[in-house]
Amino acid sequence: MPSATESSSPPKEAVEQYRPNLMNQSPAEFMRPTTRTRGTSNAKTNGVGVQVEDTRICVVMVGLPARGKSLIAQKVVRYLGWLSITAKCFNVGNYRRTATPQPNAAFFDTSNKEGERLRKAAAEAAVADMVKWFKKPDNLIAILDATNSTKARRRWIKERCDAEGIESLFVESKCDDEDIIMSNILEVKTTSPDYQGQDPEEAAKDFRERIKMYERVYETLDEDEADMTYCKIIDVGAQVIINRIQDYLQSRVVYYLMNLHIKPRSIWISRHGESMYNLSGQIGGDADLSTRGEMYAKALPDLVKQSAGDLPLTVWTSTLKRTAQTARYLPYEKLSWKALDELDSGVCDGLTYAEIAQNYPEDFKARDDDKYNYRYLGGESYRDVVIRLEPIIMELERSENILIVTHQAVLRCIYAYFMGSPQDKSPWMEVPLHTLIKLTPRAYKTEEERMFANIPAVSTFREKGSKAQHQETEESTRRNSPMISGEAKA
Ligand SMILES: O=P(O)(O)OC[C@H]1O[C@@](CO)(OP(=O)(O)O)[C@@H](O)[C@@H]1O
Repeated sequence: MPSATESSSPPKEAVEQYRPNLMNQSPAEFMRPTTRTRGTSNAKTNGVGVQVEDTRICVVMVGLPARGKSLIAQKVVRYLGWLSITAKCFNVGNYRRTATPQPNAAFFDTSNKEGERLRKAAAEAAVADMVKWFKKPDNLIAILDATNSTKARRRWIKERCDAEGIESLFVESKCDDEDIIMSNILEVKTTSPDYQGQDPEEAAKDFRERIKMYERVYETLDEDEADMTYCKIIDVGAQVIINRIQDYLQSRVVYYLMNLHIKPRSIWISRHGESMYNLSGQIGGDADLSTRGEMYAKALPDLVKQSAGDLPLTVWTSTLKRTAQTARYLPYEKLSWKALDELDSGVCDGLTYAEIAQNYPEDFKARDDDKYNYRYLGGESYRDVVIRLEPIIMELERSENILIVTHQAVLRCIYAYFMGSPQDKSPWMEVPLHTLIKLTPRAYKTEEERMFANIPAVSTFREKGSKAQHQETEESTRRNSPMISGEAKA
């Protein structure tokens, strides 16, 4: 990569050897694996190296209430969506709530015949909708989120799936850790629609009663169900038992599940401080921080402390100077990852957006038309960045509190993973410089909080159709622009 002072316009002949016919190229062709030269698309994958033909899987959650099932289910859906695998969660509780919005614990007593009837009806409605959803060829993985706590219920689901040619994968979260159960109860009583508007203490009491009702009939997955495909996660991953995993997509889901934990934690993300390239409007490169970027680096330890207190943190940076310089005053262990380097802009590295528009007008337009799939000549697309970030996401899931100092495009991809942002929107998300973002995964959504260092910086955001990045400072940008799927908080 060129340094901050070099001019990096490549000779025209060098460019031509990379140039595909962008106007005639279908999105599928943009989706080929991360080779840096021209190649053919692999029709057998969905563009992220995942073989998806002929496989439809129903992931059936199993577990007592407050064992993190909904959190796991939401995470699996978001992870798969991020990898361009269409997945959907069918939450049986949502079906049950249409007839019984806020039942008390007695409703879940198995000797309550009416309760039993309504709960079975809700499960049937969810499964029927799921079967209908699978009729669309692109729909590959459904998550059936419910306690599915008896062998009889699970057998019924398996038979329903078998009859439709859908594979079933049972995922049990079995956990006796009181702290984790308590923190889930706390979360449910404040966020579950079952207890909305109710006194939190009464809600917690009732929820505990409800758990007892389930405990009376609960049956863990065991050798009686040896013919079933399952993954049993005991004590948030301390032990994992897997049985009869049959194909690639199942093993991919199970590998992700094996890396998950449901302990409460947060992830902090920040772009590096303003760089010399940011000031001149050049993209890519490996420039040093500007004076204001250096001020942000100095302010970051306090900003982090205000948000994370004394929590132990590990800091991850890219291998580029601007992230290491930004992190250098942080008093935590640091790791640098090549996979966190900024999107490679290939032959456009070191140019301004206006220069790209002038020198490579076709490419400039193609990128605006489909920014997620567009791959820079000799460089990368957002889709490519997602693929190389997958090991980072896996490691992030295994870890506890992490602070990532990275780049605009990479941060957008990581943010999209946690927030489930759609692919056509995430590359256009505004991520101001000198802003720390805290993400906290919860059972029903990821919470977002933004903290501003109040150190001015240029805006590197470029709107679709425009040939230059914003002229105003980040200060005014951030006041006017919440991120696409979360409310910005000052
Ligand atoms: O995909 P777009 O919107 O061009 O954003 C990515 C660009 O952001 C920049 C800044 O303009 O990242 P960075 O934060 O690393 O400085 C460029 O280096 C990079 O090419």
